[in-house]
Amino acid sequence: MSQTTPIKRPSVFGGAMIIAGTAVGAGMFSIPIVTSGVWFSGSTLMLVYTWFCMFMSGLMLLEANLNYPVGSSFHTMVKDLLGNIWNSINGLSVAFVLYILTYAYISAGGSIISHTLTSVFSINQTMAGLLFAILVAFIVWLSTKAVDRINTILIGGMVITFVFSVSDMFAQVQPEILFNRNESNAEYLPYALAAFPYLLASFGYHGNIPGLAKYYHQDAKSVVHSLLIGTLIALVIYLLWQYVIQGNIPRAGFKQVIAEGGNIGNLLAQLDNGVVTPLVKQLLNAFSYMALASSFLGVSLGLLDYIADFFKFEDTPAGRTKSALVTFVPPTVAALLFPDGFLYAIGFAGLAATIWAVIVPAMLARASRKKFPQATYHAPGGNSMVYFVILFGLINIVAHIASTINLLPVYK
Ligand SMILES: N[C@@H](Cc1ccccc1)C(=O)O
Repeated sequence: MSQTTPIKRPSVFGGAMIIAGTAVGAGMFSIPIVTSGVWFSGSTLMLVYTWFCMFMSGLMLLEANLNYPVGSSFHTMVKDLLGNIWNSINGLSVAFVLYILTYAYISAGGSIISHTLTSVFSINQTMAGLLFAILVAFIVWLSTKAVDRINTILIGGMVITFVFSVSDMFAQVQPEILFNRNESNAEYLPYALAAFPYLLASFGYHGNIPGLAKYYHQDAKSVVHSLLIGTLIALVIYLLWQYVIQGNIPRAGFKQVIAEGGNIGNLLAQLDNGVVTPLVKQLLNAFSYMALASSFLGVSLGLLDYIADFFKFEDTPAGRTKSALVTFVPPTVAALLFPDGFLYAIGFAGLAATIWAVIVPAMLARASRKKFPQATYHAPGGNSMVYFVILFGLINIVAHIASTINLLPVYK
């Protein structure tokens, strides 16, 4: 290549879309439900705190990644910097998150399909989930390119349906509902802690960082900007979502959503009670399908690649069929047996993601500063930030364990 032609780097926007597309998914639908206890104002602060820590942990992962050959995976970095034990813990937590999210997407897909179709003909949630899983499995089995193309279309559709539905609901937000003015002596703070792991799961995207570093030819500045913009897009979407949902559905209404299982269909059903127009309802439905499908495609493709690599299945139609079976059969069977575990699944995804998307990146940054003192890129905040991020991870782990063993109050 001649010296005068600089390498052409893709625009920062493309990378930001990849990050936002992965982050915004099933987790988003759990947010208004799991924060119905702390409600709007408290959850706004919690979302900003979670966004900040998840952005910082992404930068720490990037810092470590830039010291390795282009495209080096988690596996390479963790093994080299933290050793075999951490590498196994990390690998298990990645596989666990991908599997449990695949289950959550099938459960949630079944829930919205049966919710939309009830007026036409009745189909139970389990059957609907099965159909959804088969369709997605087929696309993932076809090729990475097929997933890429369909995802681009889905993200475009998400933007359009979100803008139209939210702008309509925006005007209808009622301050009495949003600030829960009609309930006197309401308690919020005791319910805060339990919601953290769901927010953490909603800001998970970290598996994309090695790919993004490769996409930008290891140019730290472009990756940092696309992480900043991508995670900020997710933050803004979640804040708007909270604003329109918790400003239209009264806090007490969430007791019913939770009693019905807390799945997406139950949440959307609350909006049927005359708060939004039929058109907006359809747009929101369409948005939900697309958000779910795009994350489902991305996550299950990640799982399929992971399985293929782990079992050394080949990239041929027969090999991909084997990988697809190992990828989709266990979560589909789980979704058939337990169709309503959506919320649990997101909570556990948050717990496991704390390991590889929060604690491990912080530890990697610390170890890589010792091993590569001449590195050119450093995540901001020095070692204090490393401990700040680890503390965030520990808070999430404690929150999840305490709520699983019923030590925390539950709003229901
Ligand atoms: N953020 C994704 C879940 C996810 C977590 C961790 C990594 C990748 C994806 C969602 O809300 O659906």
